[in-house]
Amino acid sequence: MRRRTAEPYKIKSVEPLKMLNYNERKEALENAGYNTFLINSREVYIDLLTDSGTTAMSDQQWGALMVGDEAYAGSESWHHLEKAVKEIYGYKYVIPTHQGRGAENLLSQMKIKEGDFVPGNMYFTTTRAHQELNGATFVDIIIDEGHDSLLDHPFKGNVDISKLEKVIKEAGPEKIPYVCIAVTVNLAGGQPVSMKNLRDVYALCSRYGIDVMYDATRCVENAFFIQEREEGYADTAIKDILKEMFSYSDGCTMSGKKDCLVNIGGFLAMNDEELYIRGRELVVLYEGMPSYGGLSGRDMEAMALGIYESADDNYIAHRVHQVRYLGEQLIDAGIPVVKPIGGHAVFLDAREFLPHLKQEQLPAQALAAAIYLDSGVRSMERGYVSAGRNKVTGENNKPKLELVRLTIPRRVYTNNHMDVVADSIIALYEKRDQIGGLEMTYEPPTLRFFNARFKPLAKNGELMGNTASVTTHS
Ligand SMILES: Cc1ncc(COP(=O)(O)O)c(C=O)c1O
Ligand SMILES: N[C@@H](Cc1ccc(O)cc1)C(=O)O
Repeated sequence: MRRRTAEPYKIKSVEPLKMLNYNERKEALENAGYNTFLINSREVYIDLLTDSGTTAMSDQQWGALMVGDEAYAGSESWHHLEKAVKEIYGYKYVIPTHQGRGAENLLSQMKIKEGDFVPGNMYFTTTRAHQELNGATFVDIIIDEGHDSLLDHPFKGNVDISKLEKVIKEAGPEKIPYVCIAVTVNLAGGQPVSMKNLRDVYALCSRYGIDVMYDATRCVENAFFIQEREEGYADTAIKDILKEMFSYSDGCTMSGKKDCLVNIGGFLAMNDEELYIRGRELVVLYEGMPSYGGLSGRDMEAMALGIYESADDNYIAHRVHQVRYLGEQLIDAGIPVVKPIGGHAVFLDAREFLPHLKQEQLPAQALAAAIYLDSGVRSMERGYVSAGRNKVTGENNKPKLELVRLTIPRRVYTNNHMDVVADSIIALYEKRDQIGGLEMTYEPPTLRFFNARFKPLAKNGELMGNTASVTTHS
């Protein structure tokens, strides 16, 4: 018999959850223009919108807030953070930022020139937006399998080395300021990159004198998959895997709100002293002194500890297993999800879930809205709406993947919560033909998914055909 494992922590403080009834949820959804980003937190029962900044901190981290050094310059807490980054990730230089996109802004401004190309293993919204803002074109170099939601592959985030070499040859290495490698790949479903692939990318880029910069946001989850799936790493500690992963890069941007286990924070790190000196100049303009970068001393103190805590083998095994616990229940019920289950979220394939809707009828947006209506569980659209428009033609991008993301915050929910989520989605799947499409009524010019508003396409203005059959805690 397989022995079960439990959360590697016990609960010291609790936050009561609110539960609205069906009519209250319907009203909240209408007020939010059918966009789950616009629903108030007090109207949400289980919040799976994002794993970003939603982590539960440990008692050690809460304790550390009290010793945060709030000095404007030379804060002791900054030295703790710098030490943690150097020790766990191995870079020589660190610049703190208020969150990941602060680091993306600095990196893009420093390295990109108008007309450049930035190859990456699938785009991420904020990362690509900063690259484009500085005049670059993003080029997708992920393996084809990364775009196939149903295909099982252990490292779906891998770079297709021949695609990368082709871009380098066609554009010329001088037009490529750096290659951006996300570990793991958020929009592909939290899919990892293998150590071998990281090594190969670095070797190829070194031959052409091109820097490799990681988007290290979920690097510990990536390390876990290497330990679990890649030959030769089963007995290697997560800490050692991380060190090796980072040795195949020249620097990284980090959103500390994920794998650094904090509610706010980020950094830019690198090995090149010249880039560091320029970064230190630029950070003053956008974030603050290089010894706080938009963070309070207590934020940096908590992030330093979070970096150590996250590199613990038991912590990360439980984290990924909890995501899988939810995903496997859905798979067993025949629900179409991205496979294999990734590190931070379960992604529903909205096109397969709602085959009666065309992509222009926004199946993922509609499904996210329907899930909220059914159970108060908040998820996020990752498809047509998120992909935005082509910056040259103005046409809507039509991503292959039309997904709803159920993102699991770190150390926040128990597996009972996962059961409630699974029940809601299984119930919805049984009456999926009643879920209608949506149309956009307000489209913001940048990163439209955050603030867009929608309305049901059905003449009666309802999202679900037969609302009487709603099942959960109405
Ligand atoms: C893969 C990835 N990169 C970058 C970012 C940007 O980080 P932040 O939200 O901290 O600005 C995020 C989340 O937003 C992310 O998931
Ligand atoms: N990075 C966070 C927050 C975020 C969400 C969507 C975005 O497009 C940008 C940022 C996440 O993936 O959840």
